[in-house]
Amino acid sequence: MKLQLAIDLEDIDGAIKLIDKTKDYVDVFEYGTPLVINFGLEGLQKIRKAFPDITLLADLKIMDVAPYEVAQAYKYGADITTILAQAEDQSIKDAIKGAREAKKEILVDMIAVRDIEKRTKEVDQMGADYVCTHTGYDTQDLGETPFETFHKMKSNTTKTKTAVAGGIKIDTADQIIEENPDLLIVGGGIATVDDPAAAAKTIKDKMIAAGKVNE
Ligand SMILES: O=C(CO)[C@H](O)[C@H](O)COP(=O)(O)O
Repeated sequence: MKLQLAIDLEDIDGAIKLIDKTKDYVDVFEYGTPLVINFGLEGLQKIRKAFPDITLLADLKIMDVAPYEVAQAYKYGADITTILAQAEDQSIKDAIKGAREAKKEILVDMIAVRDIEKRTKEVDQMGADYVCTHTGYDTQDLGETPFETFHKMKSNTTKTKTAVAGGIKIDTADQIIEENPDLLIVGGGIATVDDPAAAAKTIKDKMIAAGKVNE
């Protein structure tokens, strides 16, 4: 299991400071969709220049024009980018092809998917690197969590690595670590607390204590 820190609410300098503080505990840094909206891929490139060796995911949430958009994400420094599971099968297949050609990775985000079992089985067969249960901010506000859907998704994958995101905090991390996702994604639970390094360390220590950290 790897720990991904979603950086959503910062500007680029703030993102760089946050990466500096937490890089001993975080495996993957997410250039979040709000950063994509505010600073584009040039912001991603600045972060890549500041940290040549970190693993960077650009959360583009691609819906169409997948060959071009994945290629741009990788060109500007991403190791992984994201496409929505709600996109056309052809778009997801194109995104996977783009990832293979660039020798990079693609994560398929299941946000807003209603039939989790059916779509997970379909995406699993397409050959993406990751499939991710995701409770978005707007439905977190309604009290929703990704825990139940993660369980359904994981039990329908045969070869795709699994990821989970959406409001995970220190006090709910144990519950999801138990389910053994390949990628545990935490945003506000690390980024918006008083001591982000301590929060990242606490969650990483829980993963280690559960014997579920791998490279
Ligand atoms: O992709 C996102 C929002 O669309 C977030 O990055 C993801 O939900 C993780 O952040 P948080 O832990 O704060 O929910």
